[in-house]
Amino acid sequence: MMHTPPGAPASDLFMIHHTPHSGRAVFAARDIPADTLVWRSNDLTLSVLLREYRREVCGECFSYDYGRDLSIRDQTVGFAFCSEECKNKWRQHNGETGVQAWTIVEKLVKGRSKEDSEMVDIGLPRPKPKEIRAAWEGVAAQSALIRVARQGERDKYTTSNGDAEVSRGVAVTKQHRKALQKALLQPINPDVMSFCVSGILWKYNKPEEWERVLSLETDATPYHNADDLKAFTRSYLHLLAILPLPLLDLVTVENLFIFSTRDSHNSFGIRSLDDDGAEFFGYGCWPTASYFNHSCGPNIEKTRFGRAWEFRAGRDIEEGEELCITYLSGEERKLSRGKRLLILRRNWGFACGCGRCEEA
Ligand SMILES: C[S@@+](CC[C@H](N)C(=O)[O-])C[C@H]1O[C@@H](n2cnc3c(N)ncnc32)[C@H](O)[C@@H]1O
Repeated sequence: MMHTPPGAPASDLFMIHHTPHSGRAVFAARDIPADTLVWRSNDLTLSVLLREYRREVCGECFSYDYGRDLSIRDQTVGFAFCSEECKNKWRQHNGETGVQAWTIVEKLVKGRSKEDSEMVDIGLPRPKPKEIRAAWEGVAAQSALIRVARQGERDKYTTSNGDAEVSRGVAVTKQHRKALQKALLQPINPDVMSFCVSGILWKYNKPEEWERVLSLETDATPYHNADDLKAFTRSYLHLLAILPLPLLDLVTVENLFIFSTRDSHNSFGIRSLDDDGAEFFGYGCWPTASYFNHSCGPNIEKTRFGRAWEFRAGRDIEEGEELCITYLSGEERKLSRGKRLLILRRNWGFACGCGRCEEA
């Protein structure tokens, strides 16, 4: 039996083992009758609610009313809510510093053209580790200058010639301020920026839970294409330039990269509930939900209830059987084996060896 990783789900109904070809997996520890609630994940960490859905989907519980605008809008943070209760819960989750962070980000994003947020994904190649390293190294010098400019805000005074400020022994000059201004002029991808903000705030608000995300399967090439990678390096500089000072130490290349490497093969889509998931609102990472492997003929049905996922036995399951969900959307499940394999390879990076694929 393997040592249970931090954040892995634990229950009398199942155990987690290593498998030869599909990493860790969940296995029934006893017979499980159909419809049994096997697990509930209520541990959302990183998440993105796409900007185009921000007026229609509740920022807290993700409820949606067929495209109608929600009644409670909080313009300063750029989210809408289905009730005062959700609005208050959202503020509680994010904390005072979090609310400040979303307010500053919203102010920056609001003034930009829609064009800035568009990203075309037409199957361009994923950047390799060497290209990823080079991209992050390419912004290292500018980020160091911005950091000094921001440090100057902590404890600044103007020198006698009125040109430089000194903080903690570091001189803040025009060069530092220019680097910061230059970053702010760069195009913004609001969804990538939101993803990074959600990760930074989650780490800030719940440092004790960091291990849960670190323990997830990792993807060394998490960026969809070169534009996606660029959106991340730019967001890094933007966030360094604007986020509240208490968050700055968390705005690091290492943290941003870890968010992407763990999001990549673990996040779940946040979709509409009443129409077979036709609308894609965004995505999020629930660590305890990320231990279920995929099957094209799953024995576990997953359903979202607000911010939580429930996992129920879709049929009678025997002790020792692997508990699998499907990573495919409603329409994708009906596709041929070849097309399913292609989607799973492209989006999840694995060659599916599930029973349904093997039998075909
Ligand atoms: C959400 S994680 C599932 C848990 C994962 N096995 C682990 O060790 O953390 C998704 C990853 O599990 C592996 N996986 C899931 N289902 C699989 C399958 N049917 N065939 C092969 N690999 C699979 C892939 O590496 C995939 O990227």
